[in-house]
Amino acid sequence: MHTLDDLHSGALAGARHVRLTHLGLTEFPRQLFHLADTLELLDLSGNQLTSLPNDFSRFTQLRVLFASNNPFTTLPAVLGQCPQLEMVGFKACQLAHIPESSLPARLRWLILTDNQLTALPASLGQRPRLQKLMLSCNQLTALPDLRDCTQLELLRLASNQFTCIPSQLLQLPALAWPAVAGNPATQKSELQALFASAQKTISYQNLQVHELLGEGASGHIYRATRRDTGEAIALKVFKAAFTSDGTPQSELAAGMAAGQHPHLLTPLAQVHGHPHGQLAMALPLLAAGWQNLAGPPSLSSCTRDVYAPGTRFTPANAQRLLACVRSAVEHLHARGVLHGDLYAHNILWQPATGEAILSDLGAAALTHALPAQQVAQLQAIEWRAFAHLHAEVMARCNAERPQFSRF
Ligand SMILES: Nc1ncnc2c1ncn2[C@@H]1O[C@H](COP(=O)(O)OP(=O)(O)OP(=O)(O)O)[C@@H](O)[C@H]1O
Repeated sequence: MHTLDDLHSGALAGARHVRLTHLGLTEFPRQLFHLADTLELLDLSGNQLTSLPNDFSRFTQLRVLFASNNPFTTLPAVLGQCPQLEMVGFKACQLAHIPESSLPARLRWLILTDNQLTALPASLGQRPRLQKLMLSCNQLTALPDLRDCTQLELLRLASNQFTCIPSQLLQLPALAWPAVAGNPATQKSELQALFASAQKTISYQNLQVHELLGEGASGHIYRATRRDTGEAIALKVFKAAFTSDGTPQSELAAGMAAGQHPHLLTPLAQVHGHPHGQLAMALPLLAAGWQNLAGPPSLSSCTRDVYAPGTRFTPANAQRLLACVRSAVEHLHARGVLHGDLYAHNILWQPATGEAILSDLGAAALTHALPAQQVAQLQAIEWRAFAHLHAEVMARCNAERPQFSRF
């Protein structure tokens, strides 16, 4: 994080990364143009900006621009002229319009989550480098023609107004991580799943809440004990009404529909009566020793997880790990659930044995109401994500490769 004093004093001369966030800026600070030849990443999130200067494309080296939580209503057209810009993040603005000319030619990663978009420009389909497209929590009913986006691997459409799954989504050759919950196409199934699980609901008053176990993007997780049964559980209290993957309601519905499985971390019950009205759920309490298989993607890896340097698997552990995850995915699909975020960073494992648990149904969708052929196509897309996981694990496997019937 930098301050305006850093900028005015010249302390940022030659800087490649600048973060001027939450400073109440109502106008773009033109002193930044002193960095026009060096700046590669600019974060202006959390200000009061509604526009960018018309000569913004003077930032000839700019690759990454974050401008989330600013009251922009139109994506600045000048972004389309930025020669190196490949990542554009305007989450939680008030965007209602994306001009045809606003999308940079090298666009690889676009975040438009939580805006007021009802349509997208045709030019989005003419960005062949596009790999990651985050559109959850808008008012979209259709996509432009994305046939030429052959690199598109991650697509978030949760909580929009799609009455069916866009058929072109199912044809995207590289798509591996789709999120489609919270749309009219899936919402009825979600309500049914929540209704069916209502009798399992636990009252917050029935819980003794202990220490915070951890915090993720979507919630705080506490250790808790059920007063009636003495059962030790984990309590997840959701932070916000939605995340870039979808809503807590969709996550809960998918989790309840999935039920319990030895290689899945799914809710035991919804918890009602949180004192601040937050949505909450009870999860099985994990014993110590479970580790995340990898970290989430970085700015440069974009759609691929980042493994700790030196991560290695014995052939036996690799085989066990992949078998656990495969059985979890098979179980989800049999229950009409698409995970949507099948990534190593959502897998917990025991390095000593290879035992693994798939977690985080934040992007999961219920497929019950979709046509059978589409369900099969969506599941095939999910197996593409499994193939990436398989390749990542095999690339870090010490010796002889285990044999699998699938992949
Ligand atoms: N069931 C559980 N039992 C014990 N500890 C847990 C459990 N679930 C989560 N934790 C702890 O809380 C931390 C945060 O959990 P997690 O990353 O799943 O958060 P989240 O908000 O649910 O996920 P995300 O960031 O993907 O939205 C974990 O690293 C772990 O330490």
